[in-house]
Amino acid sequence: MNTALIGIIGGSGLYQMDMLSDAREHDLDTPFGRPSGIIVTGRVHDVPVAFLPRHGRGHGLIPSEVPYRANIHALKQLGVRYIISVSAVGSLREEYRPLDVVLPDQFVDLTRSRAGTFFGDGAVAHVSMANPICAAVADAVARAVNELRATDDIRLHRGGTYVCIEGPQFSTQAESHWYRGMGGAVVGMTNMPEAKLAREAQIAYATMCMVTDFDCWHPREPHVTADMAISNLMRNAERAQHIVAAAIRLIGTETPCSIAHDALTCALVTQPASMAATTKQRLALILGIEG
Ligand SMILES: CSC[C@H]1O[C@H](OP(=O)(O)O)[C@H](O)[C@@H]1O
Ligand SMILES: Nc1ncnc2[nH]cnc12
Repeated sequence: MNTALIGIIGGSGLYQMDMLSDAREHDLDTPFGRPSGIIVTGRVHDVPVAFLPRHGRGHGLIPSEVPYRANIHALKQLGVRYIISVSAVGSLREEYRPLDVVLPDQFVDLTRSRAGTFFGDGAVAHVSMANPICAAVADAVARAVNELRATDDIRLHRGGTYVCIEGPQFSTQAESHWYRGMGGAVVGMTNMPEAKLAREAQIAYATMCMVTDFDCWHPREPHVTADMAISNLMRNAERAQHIVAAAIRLIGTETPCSIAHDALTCALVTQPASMAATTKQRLALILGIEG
C-alpha cells in the first residue's frame, strides 16, 4: 500500500496536522499489535504523508506504553520511507532555550522496559545505529527552518545528543547533572526505541525537538512540570507544523537516498530460509519477503 511517502509522528502537543488535504483515516493492525491510534493520510504540498500522534489523540499513553513497533510497522504498511518525529524535550544546555528547535544527531538510550526490536523468535539481525539520524531528512528540516526565518524568528540548533529516559517521572537533579556530564544536549522519553525500529524497518528517521524547559539542572530556571512542557509546546505547535510542511515539500521533491534504506543489507544474520514460517510471516514486510 504505497499511500504515503513521509510519516509524521506527532509528540506532546501535536495531535493533528491542520495542513493535510484529502485526509483519510486508517485503523490499522500489525503483527506487533495496534498503533497508538488512527493514522491520517493525506497530502501536504501535494506530497503523500501519514500522520500519527505518538501518545494517541487524547494523549492517553505514557512513553512506556507507546506501541513503538506497531507504530513503525503501520507507517511501513502505508509505504512510508521517511519519518519526521516531533518531540518536546528538556534542555541540558544553557544556550538551548524554551521554544528553540533542536535537531539532534545522536541518542543515548536509558530506557528499560520497551520492546526494542522487530527481531527475535529465530530471526537475528543487528543494524548499525552509529549514525541514527538521517542527515538528509534533518537537512530538509533545517532548510525549512531557514526558509521560515524570513517571517519568524526561529532559533535552531543542529546536532547534539538526545538522552532518552524511561519516564514517566521527570529526572532527579542528580540524573539531570549526569546527562549533562555525559554530553547530553536534550532529554526526552520517546525517541528510543522509535529511532532503532525505524532503522530496522529501513525508514530514514530524523527528530525535530522543541525545547519546552530546562529540566531541573539549571540554578536559576524553574524545574520542569508537565504543564510547563505542554504549554510551551502549544505555543510552538503552529510553528512546528509550518516547519514540518516545508520539510515535507523539500523531501517530497528530492526523495533523498539514505543509509537507512539499506540498513538490513549487512545486518541480517539468519537467512529467511532458516526462519520458522510464523517468524517469516511476522517479519515479511520488514524483510521485504513473501509471508
Ligand atoms: C508532557 S512533557 C513529557 C512528555 O513529552 C515528551 O513526549 P514527546 O516526545 O512525545 O513529545 C516527553 O518525551 C514525554 O513523553
Ligand atoms: N525535562 C524533560 N524530561 C523528559 N522529557 C521531557 N519532555 C519535555 N521536557 C522533558
